[in-house]
Amino acid sequence: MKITKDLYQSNLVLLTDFYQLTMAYAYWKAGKGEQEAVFNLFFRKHPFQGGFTLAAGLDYVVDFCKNFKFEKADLEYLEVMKDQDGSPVFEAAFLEYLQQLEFTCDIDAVEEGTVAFPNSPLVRVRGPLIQCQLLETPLLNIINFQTLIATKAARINLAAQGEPVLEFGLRRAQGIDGALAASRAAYIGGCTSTSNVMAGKLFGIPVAGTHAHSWILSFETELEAFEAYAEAFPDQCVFLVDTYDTLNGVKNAIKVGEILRSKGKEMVGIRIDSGDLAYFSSKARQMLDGAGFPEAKIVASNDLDEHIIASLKSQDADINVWGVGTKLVTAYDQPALGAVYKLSAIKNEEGEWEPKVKVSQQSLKINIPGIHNTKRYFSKGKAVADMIFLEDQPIDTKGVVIIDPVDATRRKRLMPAFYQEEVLLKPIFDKGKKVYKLPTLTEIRDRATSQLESLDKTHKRLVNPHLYPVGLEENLHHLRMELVLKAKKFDNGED
Ligand SMILES: Nc1ncnc2c1ncn2[C@@H]1O[C@H](COP(=O)(O)OP(=O)(O)OP(=O)(O)O)[C@@H](O)[C@H]1O
Ligand SMILES: O=P(O)(O)OC[C@H]1O[C@H](OP(=O)(O)OP(=O)(O)O)[C@H](O)[C@@H]1O
Ligand SMILES: O=C(O)c1cccnc1
Ligand SMILES: [Mg+2]
Repeated sequence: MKITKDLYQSNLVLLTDFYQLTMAYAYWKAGKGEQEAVFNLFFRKHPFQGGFTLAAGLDYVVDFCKNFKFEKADLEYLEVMKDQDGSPVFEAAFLEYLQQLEFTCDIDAVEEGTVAFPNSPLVRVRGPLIQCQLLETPLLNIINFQTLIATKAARINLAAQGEPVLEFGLRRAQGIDGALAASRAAYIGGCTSTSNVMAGKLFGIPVAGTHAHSWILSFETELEAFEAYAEAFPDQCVFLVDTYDTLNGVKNAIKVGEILRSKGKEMVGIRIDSGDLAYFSSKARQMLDGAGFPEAKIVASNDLDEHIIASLKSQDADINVWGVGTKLVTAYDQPALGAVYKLSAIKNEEGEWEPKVKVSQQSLKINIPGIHNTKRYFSKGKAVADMIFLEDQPIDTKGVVIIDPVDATRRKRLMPAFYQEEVLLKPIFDKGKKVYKLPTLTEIRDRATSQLESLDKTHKRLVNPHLYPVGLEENLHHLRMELVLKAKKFDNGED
């Protein structure tokens, strides 16, 4: 088995929950397999109690869909699946149907590196029910994780205020793909490099690093260890100074820095990986400056996250480069995004689209019906509000009212003529054919940077951010209310 990105470029059609396959079978039996439906993938709440989310993972989704095909080995596995009384789960004619199944959906999606908000679709799938259903689990798996990590990385990079953040997470990540996908998403979110060499090879992310305590411990003295490292890497020396006594380690780094200088080389800097990082970085800075090494960088690491980085900044820590592992790649304080995938419309026998809502006790959980999209309004390059609208309804360009999907008393009037606008869902597949040119990872990362710049800083605060306005266009709000009331009446037996 290949454990690389090749994995996504090969056939992963069975990477789904069993119930998607049993539903597919039951749709087929009921003659509903080809009935057209629309599903939306969206999240309900920003992760990390933040005020924004950074979309990521679409590249993997495209690979997945391009390779959506039941092959012989997949069908052989399904063929021998037995239920509790020993009879086959799937009848042969259904497996034949799967064998000839071609991917024919329309997919529209928010581009990677786009700032996203709750309830707006990140991905919209339109196509035969069976195909839409089979895509639910893999799409959620891919988008949930990469979006979560890209968002975490963006928060960490915001806290670092433009200073380089090196991603060091491989050893603590959730398995092999957890590490690879996290390195990719972390780079989208603004990290400068990864320590994960395979992520470098697969995705073209710059690879960087320093050295470990083991290097120091393998020598008699720290000084010898630094000297030997400088021999091997005269142009790339970042000395880890905290193995024995941090400030003495800085003295040794300076000694080797002087040796290097006598050979026409410059040490890059030092790394501190324990203790009070504010105290030691300031002391180290004074020592390095005093010894004539004002350009030497101070790298800090040790269980860092956006909150500790912000705290160190507020303490005027003299840190120039941030090494962040565990808390970034595991999204330590919130291990899942919780995005969902819900049916919002289905075509009836007359060929008309019927919008659908799933009614919930919590208004937060009532989905948005119909075939909808999101428009972002900008003023002087700053995003001012998002409007979720029905694609087949005209929008009054003179003035629109957007209504909060959770609290209908929260409304905002907008005059579209005063703003620039961008429709967020972009066509990715048209009836199974890819119509989207995939951007490079660097382009995605640049998009993330400019998207974050378009967002007011009040929405980017790490704690208690200001809520960015996202509302339903009036027609969509009324449709939703109507459907909810109808469904509730029916439930109450008052039909
Ligand atoms: N000045 C500071 N302000 C806020 N947090 C800090 C500061 N200095 C270090 N930290 C953080 O405090 C935590 C310290 O972790 P811990 O208690 O394990 O100490 P340590 O220095 O790693 O100990 P050890 O020497 O055993 O490795 C880390 O998450 C580190 O990033
Ligand atoms: O702290 P993180 O954000 O995960 O960053 C990666 C950590 O991995 C390395 O050492 P490791 O933690 O393996 O050992 P150590 O703590 O004993 O140095 C490195 O020195 C960092 O401390
Ligand atoms: O290169 C480093 O300094 C590094 C790499 C992985 C984990 N911790 C540190
Ligand atoms: Mg550690």
